[in-house]
This record gives sequence, structure tokens and C-alpha cells, in this order.
Amino acid sequence: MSKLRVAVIGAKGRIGSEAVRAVSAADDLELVAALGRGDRLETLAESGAQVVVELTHPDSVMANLEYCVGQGIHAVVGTTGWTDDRLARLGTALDAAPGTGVLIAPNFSIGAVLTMAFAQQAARWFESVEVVELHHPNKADAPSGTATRTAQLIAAARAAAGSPPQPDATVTALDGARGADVDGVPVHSVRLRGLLAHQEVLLGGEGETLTIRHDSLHHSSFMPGVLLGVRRVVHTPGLTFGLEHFLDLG
Ligand SMILES: NC(=O)C1=CN([C@@H]2O[C@H](COP(=O)(O)OP(=O)(O)OC[C@H]3O[C@@H](n4cnc5c(N)ncnc54)[C@H](OP(=O)(O)O)[C@@H]3O)[C@@H](O)[C@H]2O)C=CC1
Ligand SMILES: O=C(O)C1=N[C@H](C(=O)O)C[C@H](O)C1
Repeated sequence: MSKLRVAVIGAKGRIGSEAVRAVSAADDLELVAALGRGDRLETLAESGAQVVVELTHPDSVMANLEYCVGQGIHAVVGTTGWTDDRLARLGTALDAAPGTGVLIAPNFSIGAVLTMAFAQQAARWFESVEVVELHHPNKADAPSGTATRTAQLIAAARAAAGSPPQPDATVTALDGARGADVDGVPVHSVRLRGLLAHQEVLLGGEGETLTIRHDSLHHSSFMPGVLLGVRRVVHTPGLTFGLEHFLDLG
């Protein structure tokens, strides 16, 4: 059986270098290109890459994906910074490239995907819910893509259940004290040396609280999800948002 030809963009980065190792070690995959900043995107087509793993920066990801989709190269994307406008632009590019698949995964780790699913499930049963994400201080963006997605899923679940807005009697506050408002869910971002990627979803009701916490302690936590994405995206045309669509969560 021929191996799937895979390239990594952002190959020298924290997660990109781990992805290079994981792809190289997989028996059914062949690493055909590993691009860093300044390298020519044309290398991707020249190398015969079938799937690109995009792990760069919110300022770089759109141009990289537009090139890949234009060439009919499938993509697995971990880079953050997804807005409705960007998703619409990517959708337009994909419409012109039938058969090409793109997976955008706000988080590749199974624990983080489950955290989002559990939070979505729990959200309607509690009056209050807030998200706290904690990351290393070299992270480019805040809030994290995972926290933004978690808050959006929580808000959608509450809206579907007809939950009222959550109570908050704050009348005076320093700017930022109540976090960022993502669809009505407060999201708080901590940047601290020594951390990698962590998230807590705090839910509160009358006389009880529930905390759902996930910790990524090493970039290897993201690799089973990256490899699953690579293997599945070639059979999944169009845009898939969230690794949960490639998992049977029951
Ligand atoms: N979905 C998930 O599970 C995960 C997602 N991420 C996300 O992945 C992204 C990268 O994170 P991280 O590895 O920590 O960041 P790093 O800064 O460590 O790595 C990014 C790498 O991409 C390079 N780069 C930037 N632009 C380009 C470009 N146009 N072409 C080629 N290479 C480029 C950077 O080069 P230079 O240093 O010169 O700028 C750097 O080497 C972030 O958006 C992060 O949030 C991270 C972990 C898990
Ligand atoms: O930058 C990181 O490190 C991470 N980024 C992703 C995010 O913004 O959610 C995934 C994970 O949290 C690690």
C-alpha cells in the first residue's frame, strides 16, 4: 500500500516540530516537505504532498490554506484565529475545489475535545458558566481557539435549551476584570511561564458547582488527533470544523 504524502508548514514551531516527528514515525505516512517561515509554498506541489498540516500563526494561515486548496491539497489545520469572515473566505475557496478537504481543529487532544463535549452537555443544567484558559506566555492569541470554541458551544447549547442570560450583578469593574464576552460566556485568559495548555469550565447552580478541567502537559498530546485528521481528511471533502466530527463520541 502506498504511503500518504504529508507536508508540515510551521515545521520548526512548538507543535509543528512535534508533528514532523509524529508524521515521520507513522508507518502509513511519508513526510515529503517541512516548511518554515520564508520557504516557498510551491514546494508543497513540487513535493507531491497530498495533505498539509498547517501549524503556523493566525497571520499566516489564510494565505497558506488558499494556496493548498487552490492546488487541491487537503489540509489539517491547528492554527487559531478563525472568524466567521475567514471561514466564509475558506468556504469560497473550497467551493472552487470540489473533492478537497480541510479540517480545522481548535484542539487536537482527545481530552480537550471531550471537555468541549462535556461542557456543551452540562451547560443547560447550570445557571452560571465561565471558561478559564491557561497557557504559556509565548502564545500569540487570547482567548485561545479552544476557549472561544468551548464558549460558543456552551452558548449554543444554552440558547437551544432556552436558558436565560446568566446572572451577573457587577456594576463597577476594572476593564477586563470579568474577562472577554464570547456569546455571553465570560472567558478568562491566563499566561504563565511553566504552563502549556490548560482549560477549566466552571459551572454553578444552587448549592453546587461542577468544574471540568483539562491539561495538555506536552505537545505529544496533540499528535493522535493530528494523525487521525491527516488520515480522515483525504476522504472528507469540504470544511470540517472540530476533530469531534472524526471521533465517535457516542
Ligand atoms: N489545534 C491544536 O491542538 C493546537 C493549536 N496550536 C496553534 O498552532 C499555532 C502555532 O503554535 P506554536 O507551535 O505554539 O507556535 P510557534 O510560534 O512555536 O510556531 C509557529 C511556527 O510557524 C512559523 N511560521 C509562521 N508563519 C509562517 C509561514 N507563513 N510559513 C511557514 N512557517 C511560518 C513560525 O516561524 P517564526 O518563528 O519565524 O515566526 C514558527 O516556527 C498557534 O495558532 C497555536 O494556537 C498549538 C498547539 C495545539
Ligand atoms: O497555542 C497553544 O499552545 C495552543 N493553542 C490552541 C488554542 O488556542 O486553543 C490549542 C491549545 O490550547 C494549545
